[in-house]
Amino acid sequence: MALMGRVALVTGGAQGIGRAAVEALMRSAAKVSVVDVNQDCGDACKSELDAEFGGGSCAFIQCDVTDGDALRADAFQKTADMFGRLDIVINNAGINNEKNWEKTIGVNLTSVIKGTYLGLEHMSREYGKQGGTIINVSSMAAFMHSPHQPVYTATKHGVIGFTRAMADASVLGNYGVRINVLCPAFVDTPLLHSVEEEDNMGKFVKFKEDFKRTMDKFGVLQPSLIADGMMRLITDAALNGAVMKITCSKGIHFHTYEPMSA
Ligand SMILES: NC(=O)c1ccc[n+]([C@@H]2O[C@H](COP(=O)([O-])OP(=O)(O)OC[C@H]3O[C@@H](n4cnc5c(N)ncnc54)[C@H](O)[C@@H]3O)[C@@H](O)[C@H]2O)c1
Ligand SMILES: CCCCC[C@H](O)CC\C=C/C=C/C=C/[C@@H](O)[C@@H](O)CCCC(=O)O
Repeated sequence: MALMGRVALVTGGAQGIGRAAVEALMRSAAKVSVVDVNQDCGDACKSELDAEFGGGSCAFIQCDVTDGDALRADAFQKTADMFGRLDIVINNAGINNEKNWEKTIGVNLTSVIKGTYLGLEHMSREYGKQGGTIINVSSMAAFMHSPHQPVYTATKHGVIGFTRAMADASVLGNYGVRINVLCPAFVDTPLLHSVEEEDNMGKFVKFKEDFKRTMDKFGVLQPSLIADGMMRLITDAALNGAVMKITCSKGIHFHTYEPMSA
């Protein structure tokens, strides 16, 4: 489905999974705002995308998603001002840092919550807007309870709980915004190499061989497959509150929950 005239904002869009999502969106003719803390990587990403797709279809906005004021004014408001609307938000920026675990909560969970609320301000009918869709990026770590990354795992559980609750709120409140969550297994991106580093893993770095054995067991996905999953969440109007998993063994599939009994 072509997304001609639609506008997307992707946090952590300069490399890895976010970058693959940006490219998939641009191939579908969407305009994209790449929001990332890394200035050099963002500048390089913008030059490459302009060369491939022509200028004017993407913008790079340098922004740390943990800075709430910058996220509101520099990322969301500037995107809406620049492109005239906002239809798709992908809260993807994430880090793996068990040493500075409070930062991990800030980037992986608090910023996803802020990004969702800002997305609603720009897209929800409750603010007089036209509707849209939000994807929050979690991880299979939320299902596998990775012993190498307890706080990372906790944030990814949180992203699923928050997203499912907000998806229900969107229905109850008639927001006109579909809100879904994506849980990839291991993906070949720079983040994956951070498991070698004490600076990232803290005391859990001593488990790095066990982490690598788990990776070998489950395999490593390519970012383009994760972007395919995101495009499905964006284009399938039936999906709200869905928990999409992407693994080597099962590909793109959905988690199912038992219905609540009284
Ligand atoms: N790579 C994996 O195996 C894997 C698996 C499951 C889920 N994920 C999740 O996917 C998402 C993307 O991960 P990735 O593997 O592409 O990582 P990555 O490190 O390759 O890319 C992350 C991007 O986010 C940016 N970023 C980091 N902190 C930021 C901040 N404070 N503000 C703005 N931008 C910031 C980085 O500069 C980078 O460009 C993360 O939420 C991650 O937890 C990754
Ligand atoms: C350094 C940080 C990199 C991030 C790491 C990921 O976020 C963590 C991914 C963790 C576990 C992945 C497990 C994958 C398992 C599957 O291949 C599969 O066998 C599980 C099947 C369960 C299901 O799909 O229902």
